[in-house]
Amino acid sequence: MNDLLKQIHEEASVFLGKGQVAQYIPALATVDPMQFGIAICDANGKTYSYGDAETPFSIQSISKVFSLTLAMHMHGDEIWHRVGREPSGLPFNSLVQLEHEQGIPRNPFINAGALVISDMVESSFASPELAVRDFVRTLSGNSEIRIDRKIAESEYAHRARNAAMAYLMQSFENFNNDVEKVLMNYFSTCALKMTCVELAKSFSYLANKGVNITNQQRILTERQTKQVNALMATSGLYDEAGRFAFEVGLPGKSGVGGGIVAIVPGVLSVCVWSPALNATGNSLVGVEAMKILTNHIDWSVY
Ligand SMILES: NC(=O)CC[C@H](N)C(=O)O
Repeated sequence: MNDLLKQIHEEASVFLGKGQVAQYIPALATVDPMQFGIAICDANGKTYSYGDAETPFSIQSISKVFSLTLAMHMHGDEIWHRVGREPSGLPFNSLVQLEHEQGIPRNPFINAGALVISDMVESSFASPELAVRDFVRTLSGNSEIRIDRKIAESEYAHRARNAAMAYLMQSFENFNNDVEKVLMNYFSTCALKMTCVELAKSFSYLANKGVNITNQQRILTERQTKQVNALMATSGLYDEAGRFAFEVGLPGKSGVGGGIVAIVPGVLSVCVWSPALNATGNSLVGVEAMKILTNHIDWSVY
């Protein structure tokens, strides 16, 4: 496995220097784009890694999977009255569908959907951002994981688009809590900093029928696990989800910090990170590395 990761790293490194680090969050715009790490957590909980796999980075939208998991715990199938399960085919921060569809976002992974999920998490916990932080601490086994306040505040200061979505949903009565409070908590969970190794470990429950491989804790039921993986496969990479399914063939979730996590059910969870993004806001090197990985080994859910 170590040789395989080294080979993938070498092959995908030719794409380093292409793409652009996220500019719309000023605190992310200064990250060194040449970093690149990869980590795998296998079915026995053993981890393998190569490159910058122990460098913490801003997980951004990867956090939407953790928030969704917590909301599924607390609210069960009720969630699906307030958010859909269809791919949007549009950029993650698009507003256009939201008015047409009466304030019901297409899925939990576009920003509007994640904001509704954050609103649900807000209703369930006294300190929602700490609930998500503590959840990833348990999942990864690292009690030092923290929120980068500078990044969260930088995003809050530039919140106009996300605020517009949240207020629009409030106007359709699909928002229960104070919008500004939910926005701050949403940005704080996006600003969690984790490494590739920690993310590969944290996602092991999605590769293991809902049970965290490291501590054998049940996180989701088998049915819910299947549902989260299906949503990741159809919507995890926004308007690149179709191409990712076609070329990689795994459920995946990306973030504008440059991380991508993917699941091979029953086999492993993998995380790649390289900060420069392609035009759809997904890690350019990360997508290439996932393609190389699945070309080397015939892993696909299709
Ligand atoms: N795709 C992403 O990672 C987007 C998350 C980012 N926090 C935002 O709301 O814009």
